[in-house]
Order: sequence, then C-alpha cells, then structure tokens
Amino acid sequence: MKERSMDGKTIILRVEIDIQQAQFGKAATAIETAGGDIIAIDVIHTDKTKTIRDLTVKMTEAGAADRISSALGTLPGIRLQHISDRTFLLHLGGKITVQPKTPIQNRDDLSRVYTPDVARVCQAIEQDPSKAFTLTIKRNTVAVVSDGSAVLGLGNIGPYAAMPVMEGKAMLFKQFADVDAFPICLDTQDTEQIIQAVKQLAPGFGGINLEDISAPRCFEIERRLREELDIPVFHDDQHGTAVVLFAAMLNALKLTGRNIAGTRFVICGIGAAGTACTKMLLAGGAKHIIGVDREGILTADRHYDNGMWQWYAEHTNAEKKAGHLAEALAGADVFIGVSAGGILTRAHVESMNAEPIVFAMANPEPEIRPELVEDIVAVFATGRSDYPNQINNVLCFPGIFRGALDSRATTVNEEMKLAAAEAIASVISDEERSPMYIIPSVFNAKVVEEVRKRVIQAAIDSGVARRHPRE
Ligand SMILES: NC(=O)C1=CN([C@@H]2O[C@H](COP(=O)(O)OP(=O)(O)OC[C@H]3O[C@@H](n4cnc5c(N)ncnc54)[C@H](O)[C@@H]3O)[C@@H](O)[C@H]2O)C=CC1
Ligand SMILES: CC(=O)C(=O)O
Ligand SMILES: [Mg+2]
Repeated sequence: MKERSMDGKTIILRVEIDIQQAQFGKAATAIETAGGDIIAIDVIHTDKTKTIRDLTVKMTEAGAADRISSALGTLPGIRLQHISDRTFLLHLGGKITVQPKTPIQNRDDLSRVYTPDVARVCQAIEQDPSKAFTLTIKRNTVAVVSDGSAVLGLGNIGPYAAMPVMEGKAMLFKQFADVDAFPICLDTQDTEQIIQAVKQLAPGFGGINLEDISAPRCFEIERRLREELDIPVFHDDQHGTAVVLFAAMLNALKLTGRNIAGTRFVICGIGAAGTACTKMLLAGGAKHIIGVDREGILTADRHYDNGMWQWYAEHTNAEKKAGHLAEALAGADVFIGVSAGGILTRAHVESMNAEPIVFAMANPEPEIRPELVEDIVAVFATGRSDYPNQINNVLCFPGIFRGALDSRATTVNEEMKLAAAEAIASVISDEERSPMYIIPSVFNAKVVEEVRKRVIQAAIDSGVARRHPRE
C-alpha cells in the first residue's frame, strides 16, 4: 500500500537535525543516493540546538521512499519526524467545502436568509413545487451517489473508502462546469435501500450521478430511479464511459478509413462500462460486436442467469462464435477493454486485422501497456493520464450535466448522449486528428462548452427540456 501511494511521486520529509552532531549535507546525500531528488526546502523551526526542515523530494526510482526512510534512520543526529505523501496532504480534512453566496451581516440579513422571512419563500414553493428550481440550490446541484461496491479498479472497498473518489468528482464538476456536486456514500449495498435513499434525498438535487456501483445491481438501480424520479439519473461508469468511448471511436474509425457498420468489435468485460459501450455502438450503427467476459464469449447458444448478459448474448455475436478472447479477436478490427489489467497479449493483437484499434481502458492498469504493441497498432488509447489518448468519463459528465441542468431536462436520453459524443469528437479538427490525438484533453475548455450546447439542443429537440436557455 505504501509503495503504491508513494513511488514515482513527490513526498515531504520533516527532518530534525541536531546542530552539534550532523549537517544538512549528510541528509541530502543520503536522500539522493536512495533515489530522491530534493526540489524544495522549507525551514520550519530553528534554535541553538536543532533545526527542523521540510524537504520536498521527488522520487526517481521505485521503492525510493522506503530506502530514504531507512537511510536517514542510520545517520547520527538526524531524525525523520514524519514523511508525507503530497496526495495524502491534499486530502487532509477532505477536498471540498460549502460556502454561502452572500454574507449575513446584520439582523435584517438574518431574517431574510432564515426565519421569519424565509417562510414566505417556503410557502411559494409549497404552492408551486417547480419553484424549487428557481428559489433553491436545486437548479445547480448533482448528488454523486456510490455504495463503494466497484470503485475505480479497486473493487468493493465500501462507502468510507469511496469518499475520496466522490469528493474528487465533486471538484471536477465544480471546476469544469460550475455544478455544485455533493459526494454521498451510502452505507448499504442493498438495491432497494439504495433506490429508496436516493429518492428520499432527491428534492435538493437537479440531477443524480450514480458512481462505482457494481453490475448487475447498477442496472436495476438506475432503471428504477429513472422511472421514479423526474430529474436526470445517470450512471457515469456506464454512460459517461460509453459517450467518451464513442467519441474516441468516431475519430479512430475516421483515421483508419473504416465505417462503423463494417467494423468488427470485440468488447472484453461485460459489466457496467462494457454493456453501455456496446449499447452506444449498436445505437451508432455497429453490426458486428462480440462480448467476452471471464467465462468466454457471450453467445445466444447459452443461457445466462445474469439478465444483462442474456440480453447481451441475444443482441450481439450474430455469427454465434464460441470460445475465449483469442477466438473472439482473430480477424477483429477493434479491441475495447473494460475488464482487468494485463489480460491482452501481443499475440492477441497480432491475430487481429491490419491496422487494429486497441482501447485498453481498465483502470489503473490497462489490459495491455501501449509499449508492448505500439509498432503494430493503428490507434491506441487507455484510461490513464500518463499516455496519449486518455479515455475518461470526466470528458463527459461535467458538460452533459451542465446541459441537462441548464435545460432543466427530466432525463438524459440517447439523443443527448449521442450529441455529447459528437461534441467531444468535434473538438478535434480534421487537420489535428492523428493516432496520438483522437480525444481532446480534459483541460480543453471547448469540451464542456461544446457538450453543453449540443446537449441542450438535443434535450429541446427530443422534448425532455423544461426550459430553453437563452444563449
Ligand atoms: N477509462 C474509463 O473511463 C473507465 C474505465 N473503467 C474501468 O473499466 C473496468 C471495469 O469497470 P466497470 O464496468 O465499472 O466494472 P464491472 O465490475 O461492472 O465490470 C467488469 C467486468 O469485467 C469482467 N472481467 C474481469 N476480469 C476479466 C477477465 N480477465 N476477462 C474477461 N472479463 C473480465 C468482470 O467479470 C465484469 O463483468 C475497471 O477497471 C474500471 O476502472 C470504468 C469506467 C470508466
Ligand atoms: C473513471 C471511472 O469512473 C472508473 O474507473 O471507475
Ligand atoms: Mg467510476
């Protein structure tokens, strides 16, 4: 755990040096020999006997944090008080806060924001509940709801451990789209209890982002909430992923001169993300899709207890291919991985058609590392930020919710998802498109604005908008 959180990152060492016994240079040499690069020094305290400094150290080699710690421990007069990972420091006390829009400076302000004057506003909403959108935070709020059952690639780590991801997501909502999102981690993994909890907290929210809830429960939870609530309910691991995948795929297909109907797709990992990616490709015109999970290729020749797999088998693999990943991939054009790290080999990719497209999207470890096949693939994408072509749902959810909130949409429908995918793909011009650039950066400001605009138009055209924003 320590290794995973610290290697290749920056740490801060608080070092106490006894002035009579040791010099700072000794500590610096020990750190550098152990694989650390000192990039900043802050003096925290100094007196006649000792000095305390914070050293910001970039680790240049795997395992450096442990080696630095042991090396400093052997130096007389030098004491390592503590070692902090900058990522952990950033999480101290959580990552978000709630702030009032106006200060309360006197009794008059107090009586307006709270009792007695607030009562008139309450009564106005009581008479016309739609006023909740204009007179409360509802117009701009999204609940990011998880039960901690399928967090990133970490699995079922529970609601407390899921909080940092949901807080991070709330930050992204705010920074990229000025949406006020709240992390809500529920201490239950019971489908019905989750549905009831989300329904009960919905009055304060304009939208619900379900996150990291494992399949197949996520399908039922989302279906029921979509039916029973009049605000958008969007399971981001399904639809956000599918939208961004589809955007990247549009550009990859253009680059390799393929049309979607004639392209042979293999999707590995038929869970939340894999199912939604498949549905989006089918809606976009794909005709040849084969799904593979742990038990092999999904085929209509078999019966599955998992209802979603049964649906999947009946709507894909028209040729009824059987076998495992190797059989599915022979003669395929595209591999899409939303399964687990390291399961794809170079031999698999060699068995695909010429100019294969490989999207290895499992987090944090992709199905195959790009360096193993970069000489034989036409286009490669992962879910990681340290390689080109990062397919991550952050390209979708801020803009799609911004558009849904601004148009006060009752739902996010297929038309809005397709509009979002086309918007993301369109940010890359014909001249810019290349194997290293099929999907824009999350920091490209055009993404949210373009997605918002097209999503609003799609909401209006498909009749789910309750408001037509002016601009
Ligand atoms: N890059 C991105 O934007 C996103 C990436 N992901 C990643 O995709 C992966 C799946 O996420 P979810 O669909 O939410 O999880 P999930 O748990 O709903 O589905 C994963 C599926 O993969 C299957 N699987 C696992 N190991 C396999 C193997 N060796 N061979 C074949 N199938 C295998 C599982 O049986 C399961 O059906 C995770 O690593 C997640 O981090 C998920 C959402 C977005
Ligand atoms: C990116 C994301 O939502 C996931 O890996 O679960
Ligand atoms: Mg997720």
